[in-house]
Amino acid sequence: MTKIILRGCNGKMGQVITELLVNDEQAQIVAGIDLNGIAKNGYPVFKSFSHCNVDADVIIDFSSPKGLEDMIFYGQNKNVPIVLCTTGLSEEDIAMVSEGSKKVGILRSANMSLGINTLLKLVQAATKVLVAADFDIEILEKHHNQKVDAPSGTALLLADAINEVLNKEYTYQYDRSKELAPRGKKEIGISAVRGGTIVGEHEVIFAGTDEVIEFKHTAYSKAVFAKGAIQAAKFLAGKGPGLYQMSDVIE
Ligand SMILES: NC(=O)C1=CN([C@@H]2O[C@H](COP(=O)(O)OP(=O)(O)OC[C@H]3O[C@@H](n4cnc5c(N)ncnc54)[C@H](OP(=O)(O)O)[C@@H]3O)[C@@H](O)[C@H]2O)C=CC1
Ligand SMILES: O=C(O)C1=N[C@H](C(=O)O)C[C@H](O)C1
Repeated sequence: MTKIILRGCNGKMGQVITELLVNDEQAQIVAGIDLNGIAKNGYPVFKSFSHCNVDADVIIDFSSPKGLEDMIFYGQNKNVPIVLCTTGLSEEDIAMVSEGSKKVGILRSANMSLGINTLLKLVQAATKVLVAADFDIEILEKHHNQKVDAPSGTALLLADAINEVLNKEYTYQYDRSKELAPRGKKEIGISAVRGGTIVGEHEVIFAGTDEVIEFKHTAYSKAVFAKGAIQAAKFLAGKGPGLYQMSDVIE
């Protein structure tokens, strides 16, 4: 049985994971971490890792970049690897994750769904062909009105996957208003829409002369992310230090 600490357990994703694990015979939540510290799902909830005294195999984090350092510190000290699903990380946070993974296993992914992780490979293959034919690349993402970060972590993940194929020569253009409106040659445009209860939509648009190819992923429920996170937690439990990705879990 994989024993999980769920950080952000009282949030939207935390609740979906909690529900999915009720009937899971291979994994269970042994504790939650959440700012309000309210226990409502039959497992203890602590306000921070400094109060958490349970025996666990893995941490799943869907919360906020705040307190990231404490979580990594806990993981290193207790030898508990971390599935890091939280987005909106700064460059400093990402460097901290990279450094931290030298002492504890960390799997970071801005999107745990099978669909997006398949899309990453598809857009890389398309980029190789289409950029050589002078196509421009734009990414459009849409999310619910509660989302605190923009652009989405997934939009950045897609842009980074594309840029990897382009030897990291492209820059990201987040705002086309005013003087930034004209398009540069080696750039990936990234735009965000926020409204209602949109779970998550990502479009990668390759626009050439007289033809356009669009790749689109739509999440219809948060369960697609929760299932991927649970799969990743089962994979990561017992693994040693290192920086892991969803592609290590989903071949
Ligand atoms: N990788 C992926 O596939 C996905 C990633 N995400 C990301 O996961 C994160 C959470 O999303 P979501 O569940 O929708 O957000 P919510 O705001 O609904 O939930 C976040 C929860 O974490 C708590 N929290 C905030 N800060 C801390 C902290 N420092 N320590 C402990 N708990 C904290 C919040 O408490 P309070 O409400 O009191 O602030 C809240 O209960 C976001 O970054 C989102 O982008 C979301 C979906 C999929
Ligand atoms: O906050 C969300 O809801 C989501 N966040 C992730 C992101 O920033 O890419 C993944 C998903 O699209 C839902």
